[in-house]
Amino acid sequence: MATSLYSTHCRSLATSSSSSASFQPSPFSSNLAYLQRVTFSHRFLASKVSLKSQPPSYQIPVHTQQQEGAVAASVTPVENGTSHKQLNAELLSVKSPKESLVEDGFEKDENESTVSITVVGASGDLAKKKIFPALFALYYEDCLPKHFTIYGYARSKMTDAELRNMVSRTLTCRIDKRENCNEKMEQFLKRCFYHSGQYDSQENFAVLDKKLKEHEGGRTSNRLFYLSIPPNIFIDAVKCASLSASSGNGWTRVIVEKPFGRDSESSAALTKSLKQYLTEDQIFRIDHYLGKELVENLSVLRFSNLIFEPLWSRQYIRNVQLIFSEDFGTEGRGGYFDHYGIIRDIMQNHLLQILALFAMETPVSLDAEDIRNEKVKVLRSMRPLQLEDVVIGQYKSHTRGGVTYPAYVDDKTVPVGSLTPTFAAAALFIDNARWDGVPFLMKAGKALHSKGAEIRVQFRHVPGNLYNRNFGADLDRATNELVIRVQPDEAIYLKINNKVPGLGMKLDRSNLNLHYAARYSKEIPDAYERLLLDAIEGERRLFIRSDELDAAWSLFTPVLKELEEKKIIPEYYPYGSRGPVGAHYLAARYNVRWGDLGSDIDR
Ligand SMILES: NC(=O)C1=CN([C@@H]2O[C@H](COP(=O)(O)OP(=O)(O)OC[C@H]3O[C@@H](n4cnc5c(N)ncnc54)[C@H](OP(=O)(O)O)[C@@H]3O)[C@@H](O)[C@H]2O)C=CC1
Ligand SMILES: O=C1O[C@H](COP(=O)(O)O)[C@@H](O)[C@H](O)[C@H]1O
Repeated sequence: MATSLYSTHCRSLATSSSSSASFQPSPFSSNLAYLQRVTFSHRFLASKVSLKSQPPSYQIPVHTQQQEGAVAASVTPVENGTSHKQLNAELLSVKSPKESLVEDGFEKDENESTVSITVVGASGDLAKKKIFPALFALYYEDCLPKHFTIYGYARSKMTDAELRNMVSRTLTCRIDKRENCNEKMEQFLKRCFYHSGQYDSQENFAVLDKKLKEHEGGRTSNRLFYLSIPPNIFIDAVKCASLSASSGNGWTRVIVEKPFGRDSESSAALTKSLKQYLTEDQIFRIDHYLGKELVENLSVLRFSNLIFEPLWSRQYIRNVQLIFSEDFGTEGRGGYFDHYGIIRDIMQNHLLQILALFAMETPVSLDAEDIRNEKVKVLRSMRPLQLEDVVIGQYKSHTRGGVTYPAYVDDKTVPVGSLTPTFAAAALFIDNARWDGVPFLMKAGKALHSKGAEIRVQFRHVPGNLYNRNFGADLDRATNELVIRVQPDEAIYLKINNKVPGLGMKLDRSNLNLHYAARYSKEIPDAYERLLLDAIEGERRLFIRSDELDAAWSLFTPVLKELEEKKIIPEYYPYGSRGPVGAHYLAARYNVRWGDLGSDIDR
C-alpha cells in the first residue's frame, strides 16, 4: 500500500502557511519544519518497510487464539520489525519520498494493494457526524490510497444508495474549498457501500468478507475496521470481524472508540477480551483529543523552542490548568453519559492525555513507542486522585431571557435522582523530580457559560522584580501565563508585562498572540481526519497503548469508586453558569486562580 505517497502530498498541503513571505529559513528557524519532515519521512519509511516485509507467503489471517502467536510472529513484527536505528539510518540518506517511491518500484505496490475501511455502526451518530465526513475530507485532500473501498456495516436495513444518501447529507466542502467539490463528493460516494448484518454473526461478517474481496480484486488487502458502536458489543464485533473478515494477505487493524471500560477492572477485562482476537499492534484505541491540531503542536512548541523547554519544570512553572467546557448539556446522550459521568467522559482520557504529553520527559525520538513510553512513565509517576482534591457538580434548570434550560435530570434518558457529575474539578500531582509540588488542575463541565478547551501554564514570580511596586498588591496578576487555546478559534498566546507607551511608567499585561486564523489560511483538519489517516498508515503515536490505559485508570478508579460508594452529592450549578463555586475553593487551596476560559484580551 502506498498511502505514504498520498500522505506526503496531503501533509505538505496541510502545513502550508498563508504568510510564508515573512518566514526566513535559517539553520535553526525551521525546527518545526524539521520535525514535520522527520515525522513524515518516518511515516513514509515505516509504511514502506511494513509493506516490503509482507510477502504473500508470510501472511497468516487472524483466526484463532492459538494463531495469535503466529500472528505476532508474522504481522506484528512486520509492523514493528524495523529497528528505529535502521529507520533513522534511512532517514539520514535524505531523499524526497517521491524519489524513493519511484526508485524502489513502490508505485507498483500502490497498484497492487488496497485498503478497505469498514465503519461498524455506520447508521449511528458518530459515523454520520465525524467518520464519513473525515473520510471524505481525506479523499478530497488526496490522502486516501488509490485503491480503497468504504463499507458501512450495521443492523439497519439500507441499500448502497440509501447509505450514500445518508452520508451525502453529512458531507461538507471545506470553507477554503476548491471548485470541484461536488464532483469529488460524487466520486467519493461511489466508493461507499453498505452491508447489513448483526454484530455477533460470523456468517454476516463472512458475507462482508466476500464483498470486500470482490472490491479488492486480488490485490493485497489491507483492512481497517472502525468500531463506532456501543461498548457492550465491541467484543462480539471484534470476534466476528477477526474470525470472518480479517485480511488474508495484508494487515488488519481495528479502531476502538472510547469508553475503554469504566474502571481499572473493566478496562483490563476489555483489553484481555480484545487480545483474544487481536494483537496489541492491531488495536488503535482512539482519543480524538490527540488528533487536535494544538494538542499535536504541544510537543513542537515545547521541544523545538529554546525559550520554552528550559522553563518546563517546577523551577519556573507554578501550576498548569487543563480546562474543558461545553455550553450545552447531554442532549440525547444522557443514557450513555449517566453510566460514565464527566470524570470518565473527559478527564480520565482527553485531559489526562494532554497532561501526559505536556509533562513527559523528552522522548528518545518521535517514534510512537518512544513517545508512548514517556507518557506511561509520567502517568505512573502521578499520585492517584484523592477525594479531597475533587469537586463535583451537576447542572440544574435555569431560566434566562425567557428561555428555560433543562436540568441534567430532566433528560428522559437519565435515571431519576441521578448523582452523576456533569462537572468536575480536580488537583493532580506528579511525584517526580521535574514536577514535584506543581498542581495540575483539571476542570471539565457540560452546560457551562462557554465552549472551549485550553491549557494554561502559569509561571512563577520574577524574583526581586524591579517593577514590583508598579503591580500593586496583587503580584499573582503579574506573572507570565502561556495559554494554548485548543478550541475554538485556535491560538497560542503568552501574557507578558509591558510598559504602557507614554512618559510615565505604567505597566500592563499584554498578549504575544499567535492567532491561527490570522496566521494560517488553511482550514484546520478535524481530529478524526488525522487519526484515520494515521490508522491507515499504521502510525500509532496518537493512539493509546494498553499500559497507558492501565496507568490512566489507576489514577481515577479509587476516587470514582469512593464517589459512588459514598454517594457524594454534586454541587448543583445553573445551566449556563460558570460551574460550582467549590472549584474556586479547590484551586485556592493550592494558591491557584483559574484562568478564565475565553475571557482574555486580544483574542
Ligand atoms: N457520538 C459521539 O459524539 C461520540 C461517540 N463516541 C463513541 O463512539 C461509539 C459510537 O457512538 P454513537 O455513534 O454515538 O453510538 P450510537 O448509539 O449512535 O450507536 C451506533 C450504532 O450502533 C447500533 N446500536 C446502538 N445501540 C445498540 C445496541 N444496544 N445493540 C446493538 N447495536 C446497537 C445502532 O446501529 P444499528 O441499529 O443499525 O445496528 C447505532 O446506529 C460509542 O462507543 C461512543 O461511546 C465517542 C465520542 C463521541
Ligand atoms: O469524547 C467526547 O468528546 C466530546 C467533545 O469533543 P469535542 O471534540 O467536540 O470537544 C464530548 O461532547 C463528549 O461528551 C465526549 O464523549
